[in-house]
Amino acid sequence: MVENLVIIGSGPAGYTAAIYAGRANLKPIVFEGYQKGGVPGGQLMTTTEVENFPGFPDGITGPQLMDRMKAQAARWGAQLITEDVIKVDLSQRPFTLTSPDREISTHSIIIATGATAKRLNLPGEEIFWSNGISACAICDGASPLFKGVELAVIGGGDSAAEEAVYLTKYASHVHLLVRRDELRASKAMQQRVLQNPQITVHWNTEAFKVFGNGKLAGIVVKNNRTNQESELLVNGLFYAIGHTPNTDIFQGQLELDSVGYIVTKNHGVETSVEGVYAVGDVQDHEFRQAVTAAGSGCMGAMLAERWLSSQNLAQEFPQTESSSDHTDTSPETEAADTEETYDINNTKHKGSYALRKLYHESDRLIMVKYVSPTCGPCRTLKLK
Ligand SMILES: Cc1cc2nc3c(=O)[nH]c(=O)nc-3n(C[C@H](O)[C@H](O)[C@H](O)COP(=O)(O)OP(=O)(O)OC[C@H]3O[C@@H](n4cnc5c(N)ncnc54)[C@H](O)[C@@H]3O)c2cc1C
Repeated sequence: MVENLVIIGSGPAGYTAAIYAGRANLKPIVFEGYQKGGVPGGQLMTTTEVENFPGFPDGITGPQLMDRMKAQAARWGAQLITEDVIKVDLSQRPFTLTSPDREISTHSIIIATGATAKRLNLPGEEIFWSNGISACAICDGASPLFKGVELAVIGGGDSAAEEAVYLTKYASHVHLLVRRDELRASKAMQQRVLQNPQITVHWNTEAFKVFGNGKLAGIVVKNNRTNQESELLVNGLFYAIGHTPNTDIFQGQLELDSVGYIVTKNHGVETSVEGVYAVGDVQDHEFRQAVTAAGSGCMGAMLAERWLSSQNLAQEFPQTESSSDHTDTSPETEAADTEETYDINNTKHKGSYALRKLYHESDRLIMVKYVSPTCGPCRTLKLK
């Protein structure tokens, strides 16, 4: 059997594509991923509050948002497979995708494999990751954690310069740590940084260690010209040292740019191979937001549907009443503790809300039964 459409990736781009393709009766298959290029649910599984996704005026946690997208994709008939795609063959039609457990033929593909923010893996970094250290100033800058305190940004390109300027809205002062004696950012961005009295640029400076007691208190930095070490006292650190797009399986099969991002046509989502679309962060090195990823996922699904129809390849799977009823199929919401039902004094708890509360707000010994590969907090706990 040849599938209509396979979607690779389960971040906001992949699930949105699945919702649209499902509603178009294409019965898409979604490889949610397992270990390659992040976790099922994508980058938002590793964060706490998402305050800028439309429709959630009080914010929503990243894992909850992704659980909702997943449930919506399942409701419209997407078939979700929690496996990594390890090989693709785009040289012949239908295309072939291989995962550890299966091989699938498909007429069209949407690639939504995202990108991974580069980290420096400094000693102490794991302790403060998502709790003082972030790779996204636009996402996390407004968090109370970073308001009115001194912050540092590491990087010398356009993103670093932009993030440093952006953070001056919230920070009492921003330190920009630049490894070289010049910025790689555009001249206009450089001027905005250098003329801003709220930003101090530390040239030839590299970070070696972060420290703090429960809360980030500072960074050990070294001047790479003089070898002089010093402590920079900041309560927040932002990495702006680039991302690695998750495109290794597409090398040699699709046009990629020098960094590895998938090249798309006319600022859209069409790739160099007809019937293959790239959506979300895997092709976007500029905006990198959940809402832009979701938007491009929608574009990918609509174009895939148009293309399948124009080629007379689309096989329709009309929705049945039961497949589109309003039941929330998310395992997280079925019996998990919520803000209303959570009681810290209970012995047994269920779900990531309770786990976060117990981990951050109690000194109780916790035993975690970790059964879901999509549980972001469980995974973070495992890594700690
Ligand atoms: C800590 C953090 C906080 C953030 N906070 C915000 C925020 O508050 N607001 C906001 O708008 N944006 C935020 N972002 C950015 C946002 O998460 C991304 O822009 C968005 O997730 C990109 O979506 P995506 O679907 O393109 O890719 P991703 O979310 O990266 O998802 C990629 C998916 O592809 C899968 N995958 C990768 N390789 C394979 C493979 N070979 N086979 C199968 N599957 C594969 C992965 O498992 C994953 O499911 C944050 C990012 C981070 C890191």
